[in-house]
Amino acid sequence: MAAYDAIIVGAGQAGPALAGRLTAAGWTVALVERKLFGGTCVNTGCTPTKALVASAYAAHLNRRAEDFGVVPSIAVMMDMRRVRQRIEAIVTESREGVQQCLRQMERCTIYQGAARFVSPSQLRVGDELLTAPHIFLNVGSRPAIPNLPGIDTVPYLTSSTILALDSLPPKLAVVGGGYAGLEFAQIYRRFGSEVTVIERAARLVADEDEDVSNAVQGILEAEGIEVRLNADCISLRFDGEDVSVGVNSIDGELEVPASHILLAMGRTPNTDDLGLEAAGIAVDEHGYIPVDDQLQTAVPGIWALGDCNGRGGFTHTACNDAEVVAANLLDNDARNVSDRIPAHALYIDPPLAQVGMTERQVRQRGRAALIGIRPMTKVSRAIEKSETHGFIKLLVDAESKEILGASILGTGGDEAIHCILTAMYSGMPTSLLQRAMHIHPTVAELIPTVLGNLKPLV
Ligand SMILES: Cc1cc2nc3c(=O)[nH]c(=O)nc-3n(C[C@H](O)[C@H](O)[C@H](O)COP(=O)(O)OP(=O)(O)OC[C@H]3O[C@@H](n4cnc5c(N)ncnc54)[C@H](O)[C@@H]3O)c2cc1C
Ligand SMILES: NC(=O)c1ccc[n+]([C@@H]2O[C@H](COP(=O)([O-])OP(=O)(O)OC[C@H]3O[C@@H](n4cnc5c(N)ncnc54)[C@H](O)[C@@H]3O)[C@@H](O)[C@H]2O)c1
Repeated sequence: MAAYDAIIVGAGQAGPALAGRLTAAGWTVALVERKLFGGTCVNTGCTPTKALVASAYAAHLNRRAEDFGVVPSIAVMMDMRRVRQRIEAIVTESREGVQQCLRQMERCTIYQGAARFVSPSQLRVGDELLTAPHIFLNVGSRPAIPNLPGIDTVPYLTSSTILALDSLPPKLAVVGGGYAGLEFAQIYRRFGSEVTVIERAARLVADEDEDVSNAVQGILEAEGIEVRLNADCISLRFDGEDVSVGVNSIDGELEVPASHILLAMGRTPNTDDLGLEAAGIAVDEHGYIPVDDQLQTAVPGIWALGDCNGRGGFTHTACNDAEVVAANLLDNDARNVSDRIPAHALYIDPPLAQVGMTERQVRQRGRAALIGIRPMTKVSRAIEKSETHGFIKLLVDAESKEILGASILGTGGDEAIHCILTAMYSGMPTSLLQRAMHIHPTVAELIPTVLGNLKPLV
């Protein structure tokens, strides 16, 4: 049996960073990865999808060339093999970077294989038995595949398998109007596919505010994407040639025909084949591993980080998990997960960035608040770029004047929102943020202007 100070299961977004901190502090670490270094983000998540978003943007801008006084010599055509080669090159470089960094890490031993608990302090990887007093689970998640009628006979794509396509689906049905569904819907529409989004909720990205969902829908529909809301996918059908999605909608049951179906219906944590019962860990009803505010499970000596703990679902939350664990174990710094301010971005174009509370959450809180909204049609940077969809929305506590939350749907919104996030972390009064001189012309320069025009939230 091989003994270490720590075992880390999963080389996704939290595991490698934590291995770096632990080994630098003198710990011996066994890092176990069963598939690809870098996990979802690098191989099938953020990196390839944002590279695809860039290809889709290039196609979109080319089609709009005349808006900018550029006369295109030929109509836009996609070379899907070249698109795929580009994302593969970017992904490979990133994955190899993670792998090289881990292999060169002193005191870190890498095991390639699937880890499974045999006791609370022991894991089996192939023929090897590993033991450590500290075990960190960073096993991530995979696309959720619901047990729908037809699922076993109909060819369907997931956010992972769609990346292997090197031809264009003529007609793509996307089931799920969440993050993955909407990013792929716009990417493939811009590549030239006909796209229908099927969403069971009454609006797209339903956790966002209603005005945000409506604006997102408007942007996608303006590009020719068909959006079906209140539409529950209840079955899939394949007759040997055509595929279709069976939908239960407010108009009754109907079929949405397609050449390809993408299922983007959420994620399932990779906790079912870890042998958690041998460690004495019970998962919640969705398969997530319950953790406390410092990411310890109910079993002493075992932590869970990243997607598998149900406390995040993003790369930045997984990376932050690693920081929280390292701070508590190594730095005598009692950091908590609940200290962080929620933040995320949806990478449609223009992007949607959200930090802190939404307007709906501020209303639910019941304390007096102020709101400021500015459409991107009144942001000079957006006008100059002819990209004026969306708006900036800020929410401020009426009494303390602390910023409660913000949404920016618009060009550059994913970057500009960080002024607000930094101000929130530093507890900066809005009066100081208003006095800070911002650079012209940027989206961020309008943040002081919005703060100067706040109205009571009624
Ligand atoms: C299409 C898509 C786009 C996304 N875009 C973004 C984005 O733009 N921004 C963002 O912040 N987030 C994005 N995400 C989410 C982000 O990718 C994940 O939140 C992040 O990768 C989670 O990291 P993790 O370390 O928890 O898990 P993962 O990255 O999934 O890593 C887990 C690792 O554990 C390994 N593993 C699992 N079980 C075992 C076992 N038993 N033994 C050994 N190894 C095991 C897996 O092989 C994997 O390598 C996206 C996700 C998807 C699907
Ligand atoms: N930009 C980003 O950061 C980014 C991008 C993609 C994915 N992700 C991560 O990956 C996760 C998974 O993304 P996702 O889009 O698969 O999940 P999601 O939870 O964001 O969205 C799933 C959607 O599918 C809908 N749905 C579920 N069952 C349905 C049915 N039977 N019929 C119709 N609609 C149905 C849900 O109502 C929901 O709107 C995200 O939650 C996020 O954590 C992040």
